Amino acid sequence: MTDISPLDQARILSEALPHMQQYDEETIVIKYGGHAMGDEETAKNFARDIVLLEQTAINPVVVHGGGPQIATMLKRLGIVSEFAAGLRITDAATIEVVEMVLAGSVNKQIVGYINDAGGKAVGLCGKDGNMVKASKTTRTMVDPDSHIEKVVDLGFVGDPEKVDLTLLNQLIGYELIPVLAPLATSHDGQTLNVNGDTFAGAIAGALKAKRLLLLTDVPGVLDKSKKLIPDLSVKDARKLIADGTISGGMIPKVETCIYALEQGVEGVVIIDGKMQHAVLLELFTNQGTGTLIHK
Ligand SMILES: Nc1ncnc2c1ncn2[C@@H]1O[C@H](COP(=O)(O)OP(=O)(O)O)[C@@H](O)[C@H]1O
Ligand SMILES: CC(=O)N[C@@H](CCC(=O)OP(=O)(O)O)C(=O)O
Repeated sequence: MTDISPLDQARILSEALPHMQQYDEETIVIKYGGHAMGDEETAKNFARDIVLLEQTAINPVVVHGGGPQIATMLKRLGIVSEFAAGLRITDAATIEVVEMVLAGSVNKQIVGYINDAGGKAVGLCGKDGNMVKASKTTRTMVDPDSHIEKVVDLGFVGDPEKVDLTLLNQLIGYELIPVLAPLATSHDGQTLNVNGDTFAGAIAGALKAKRLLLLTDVPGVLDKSKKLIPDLSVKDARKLIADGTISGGMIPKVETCIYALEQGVEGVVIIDGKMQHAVLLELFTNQGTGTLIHK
């Protein structure tokens, strides 16, 4: 900011006013992907952005991932893990590590940065207050060799089924910033690993959030020639999943956007979280940066 004149600084703030008014008292869910966490400076800027939202009478709810951080810990422990349709196949040993990393180190680091920036963040996961109940996930996949469809059992992986907002609404009411790790409880009390995007969609849908921002490490949804698609209809998104243009971790992200729109979330975007102040750029300027998914 130092090379900007005080008058320009005032103009920038003034131009943000209509955007701030648009989101006044609204809830915005921000999914902070493991790949978006990047270096310390970016993470601290992300935390400042979240505190700024809270300060301008917006209710931010942060849902985080941590896929790369889980991978590092699993590797250190010599546990091999595989993915199907962008989801980690999670056995009994893996779920212990997933919970330790997501609800432990990753969650508390984000809480720490937000609190250092002057916010009051509270770190929880979907198990707290019975917030998210999930059922075990299976996915139907086509075997690449035989081309026959088969059902893949993903182990301790869940799809959210029911969100209880009691605890979240209490926190939001007290101007606390919820920071949520994507873990849920099954109906028989088991801990389930939920994809961070899917979890964020369930929370945004239940809260009827005004916006859902998915922060990742790519500029948005890319086409076959790796060019950014600035806006994408649900119909075209489904086609891109079917023809393989959208693959891996981008599948749950786009599916989440579709689900959130169906649940009444007004705007859903996938943006590059490694860009400094990605959240402020997206919400408080006219410069949309990533992929906007719409009906
Ligand atoms: N069409 C696509 N456009 C952009 N990214 C894609 C696409 N298809 C697959 N991907 C992959 O999806 C990744 C983002 O998902 P993921 O790794 O789960 O991120 P995060 O940790 O942020 O949730 C990208 O880094 C990219 O490798
Ligand atoms: C079931 C499943 O795949 N869970 C994810 C949870 C973390 C996550 O989603 O992290 P990102 O947002 O950084 O990708 C996993 O185990 O990696």
